[in-house]
Amino acid sequence: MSTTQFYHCSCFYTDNIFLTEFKLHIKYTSEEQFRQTYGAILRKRGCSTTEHFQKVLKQIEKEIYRRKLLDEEAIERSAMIREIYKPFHRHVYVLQESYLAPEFLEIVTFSKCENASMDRLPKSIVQLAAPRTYRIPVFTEEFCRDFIEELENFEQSEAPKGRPNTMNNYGVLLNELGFDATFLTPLREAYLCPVASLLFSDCGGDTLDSHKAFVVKYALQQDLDLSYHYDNAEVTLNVSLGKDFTEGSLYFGDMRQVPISETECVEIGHETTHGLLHRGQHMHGALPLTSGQRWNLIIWMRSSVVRNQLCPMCNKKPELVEGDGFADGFTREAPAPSANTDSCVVI
Ligand SMILES: O=C(O)CCC(=O)C(=O)O
Ligand SMILES: [Fe+2]
Repeated sequence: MSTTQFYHCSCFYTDNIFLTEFKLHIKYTSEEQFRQTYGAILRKRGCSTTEHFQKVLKQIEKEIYRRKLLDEEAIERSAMIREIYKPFHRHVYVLQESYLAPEFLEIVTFSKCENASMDRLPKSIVQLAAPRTYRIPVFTEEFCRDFIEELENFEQSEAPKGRPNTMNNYGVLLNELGFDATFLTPLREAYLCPVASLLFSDCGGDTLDSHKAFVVKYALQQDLDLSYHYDNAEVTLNVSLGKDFTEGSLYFGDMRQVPISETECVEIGHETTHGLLHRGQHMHGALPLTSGQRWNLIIWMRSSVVRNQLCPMCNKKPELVEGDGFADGFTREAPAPSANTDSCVVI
């Protein structure tokens, strides 16, 4: 396990709070600020009574409270899972090369070549209709099947479950289940980093040093779709694991800095065992599923070098708050050496 201390940005406790009812991401620093900034839009979207507004305020306070307790509760859940949960497929927790599609291994080998260039990408890296989005083969079918079976077994167990975010109610946080050290970190370091270095070197792809990984699940009577958003990541891998389903495609717009009014979206379908690679701050969402179940592995990969300069969630220099594990991928930069220290004096 890495010994680097990773941090959150303090904006985690104020910004990007999602109000499902209004499909709106908001910032909350005080009731007055909230009322001033969002009063009109909430009224327009149907929040017309004082009671309704008070209910929304309560929801926000609850979400902020949840975020403040998140790391502590995650530690407790992980310990509980270790104690009571009996895995069904123990082998899926430890990455083996045999889980990876042979074409993926070829892509990795190609990406590591000194003269690898974007002009002559292997055919198995498919450039999609949205700018700088790629589809690549990642896993074997057997691995995807066993991985889903393992997650279903977990879902049916008594073990406590942490959900990936406020937009997704049925996903699984993989670090709590124990996938980080033996599966996800080796996958990122040995296989995904070379590919991301080649495809996304200008946006942190060549300095990825942490991740947050989870599985999202969509089904009728559960979550069907996902609102338009960007990820708290520099580079994202989204692998379709199965099962059978119809619709539920992703759609991609523009980078987060571009206003929605100037954006045209492009639809991109899933191909089981394949992954989509995209810039984390490329806006996207998921269309409603119409039948079956869709399970996707999402790996938000982070570059501390990039995000230490600017937090993508608040667009400011991050204000660091200690966190557990990889937290949100920020690190404390070493202070610049002082010119006056003896050791620096060269005579
Ligand atoms: O539904 C999907 O496959 C996309 C999920 C996603 O974009 C996310 O969780 O950040
Ligand atoms: Fe996303």
